[in-house]
Amino acid sequence: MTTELAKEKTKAKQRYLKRKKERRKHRPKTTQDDSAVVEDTLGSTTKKDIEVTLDITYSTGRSSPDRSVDGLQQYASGGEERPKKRPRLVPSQEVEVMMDSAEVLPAAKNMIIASSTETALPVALPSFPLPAVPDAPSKSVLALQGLDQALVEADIVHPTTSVSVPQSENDDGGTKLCARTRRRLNDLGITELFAVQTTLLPFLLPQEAPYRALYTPYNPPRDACISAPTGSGKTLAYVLPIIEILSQRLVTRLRALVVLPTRDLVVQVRETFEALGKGHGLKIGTATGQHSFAHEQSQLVFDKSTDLHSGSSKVDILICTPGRLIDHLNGTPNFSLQHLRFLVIDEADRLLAQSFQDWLAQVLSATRPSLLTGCTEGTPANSLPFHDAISPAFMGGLTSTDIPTFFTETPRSSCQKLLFSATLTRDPGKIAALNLRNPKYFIVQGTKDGVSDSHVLDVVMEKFTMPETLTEHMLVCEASQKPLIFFHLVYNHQVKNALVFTKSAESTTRLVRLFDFFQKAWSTKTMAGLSQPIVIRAYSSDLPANERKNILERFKAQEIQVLVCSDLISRGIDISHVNHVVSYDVPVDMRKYVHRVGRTARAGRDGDAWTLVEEQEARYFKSMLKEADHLGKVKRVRVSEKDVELLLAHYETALGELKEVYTRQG
Ligand SMILES: Nc1ncnc2c1ncn2[C@@H]1O[C@H](COP(=O)(O)OP(=O)(O)OP(=O)(O)O)[C@@H](O)[C@H]1O
Repeated sequence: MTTELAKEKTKAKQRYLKRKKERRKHRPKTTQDDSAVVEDTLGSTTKKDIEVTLDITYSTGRSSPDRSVDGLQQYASGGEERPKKRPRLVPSQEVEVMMDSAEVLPAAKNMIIASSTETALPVALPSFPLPAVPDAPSKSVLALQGLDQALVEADIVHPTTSVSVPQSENDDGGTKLCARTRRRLNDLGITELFAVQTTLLPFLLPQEAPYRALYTPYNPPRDACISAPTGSGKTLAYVLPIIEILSQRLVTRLRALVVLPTRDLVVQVRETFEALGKGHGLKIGTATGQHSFAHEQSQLVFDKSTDLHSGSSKVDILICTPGRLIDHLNGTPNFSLQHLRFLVIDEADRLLAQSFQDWLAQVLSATRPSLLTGCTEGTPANSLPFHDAISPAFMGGLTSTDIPTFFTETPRSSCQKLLFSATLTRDPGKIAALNLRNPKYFIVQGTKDGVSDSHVLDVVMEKFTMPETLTEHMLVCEASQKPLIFFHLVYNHQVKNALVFTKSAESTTRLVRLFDFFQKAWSTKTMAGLSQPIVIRAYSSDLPANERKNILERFKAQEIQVLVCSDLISRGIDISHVNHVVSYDVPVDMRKYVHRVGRTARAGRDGDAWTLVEEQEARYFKSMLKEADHLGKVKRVRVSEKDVELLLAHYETALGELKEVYTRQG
């Protein structure tokens, strides 16, 4: 049995060797690119042949050089470093593992035919066009995305725009002002209107009568937001139209409300109203908290004892701070905003940032008819005293047939909201709180030469315009040298009639003291070049209101030459003789910088702004200016040791004295 088995094995082996020999005889010469040869030889293909053939097929089509015959030969010959990782089995090897020659041949043949057909196809597939990359939108298009349409459609007015104020009775010269107002302007030495006034007057004073009316409940006027540089005449731009429209009134009612952030500004705006409104018979009131509440109440309303639905007012125009306004809204009987024709919010960005008692929401709701207290449904009209005096817009809340409501259309408040600032916010979120009615934007600013869409960008990026007559400087120095540099400005650069801004009331007081000691030290030694000592005073929140008022008046009268203050008066204050503004401490942001430097170079006059920058602040300050596209406008002034040589000895004496005072105070 075993012998037979052994014989069988031997025979099989011989058969195998014979077949192998024959195969070798017929083996095709392997070429790398001819798939036809591959097909011809299939009749006698063995698994090894399949391996070679598949390798050839893949190498012509898809495989990496490593997998091709060439690649393998290269590794073998040491021509190329063998890969560290064992290469994955190539298809031919997989076939070899799986197949026994007799059974796999047809399947292998199919695969090879498929592979060879693939290689016969054009090597490159038809190429599809790549998705086209659209042109990048311009900066201005990007900046405008998501913006309020009213802001995009803003009227951009060049700062040099102006119109003269004619004296003739019949020709208003496009100013829309009556002859009396024009005469008054001329009396005050105003012969032409500035850009913001030229633009705003025709908007607020249209020729058509209905739009000049005191009540326009069925066609209420559009609101307006105005951004114009410091000192460009924004106050007059709202004072003039208010006087023009209100001067036609027969009965005194509170028809114009001007809200300002500080008492000093209230006083200043009142003076402008009084100067322009002379002869029109309009009554002007203020509410700032400077006087007692009872006194203010007596100045504002006639009658506090009877509840009058129409309110009662002794003034046509009220100028106030937001805090005191809310006090009167909540605590003064018959103080009503129902007749308001104008609501002016000056220094709007500052006031909008102020959330004191949610003052804005309270004021706005007091101007809306829904607030007619006591006029609930079913209230008999004849029980309402003086109901004929109720504002037309507010009569909608009454159901009585005695009161004519001639249209079914809901009457709306005739109050026109006007927002002003040199740094008006472009933030739609903040503006939305005002619930503006179809607002119109006016922006006074120059455009950069050759950049047609620069104004759009500047508006959106809040790049504020400075007065063209302003010259700006910065002096970088060590913190300990700042007082000395300041004295150098005063004595060597004639920085007088100057407002000096510090970061706090404490720093204000210290600088004034040091300056006084310095002058004393100097006068006791040599008074070279100093005929009269310079009068310097501090103006800060530490002082009582009366003293502050007194100091400001003395500064206006030029009895004080240098006024050192905190940012308390950095906004709005208009003092024509201020030739210099010194930022003794760097302003914290661009808005503050704009308002500080804007205290000079007003109404077309020249002015200089100086910023003392401590070395460690220089980077921040410059990047702030750069972001506002303003760095190029601020010249760097260098101060050498020689420049301050004469001042040094007195400065050191003054420092010693100041130190002594503070040590004594403990
Ligand atoms: N048309 C004009 N002609 C001459 N002077 C004018 C004219 N209009 C305004 N002024 C004067 O210009 C100065 C600055 O005006 P105003 O205080 O209204 O500026 P502003 O734009 O409100 O500045 P700020 O943003 O700093 O409050 C005032 O002294 C004012 O009397």
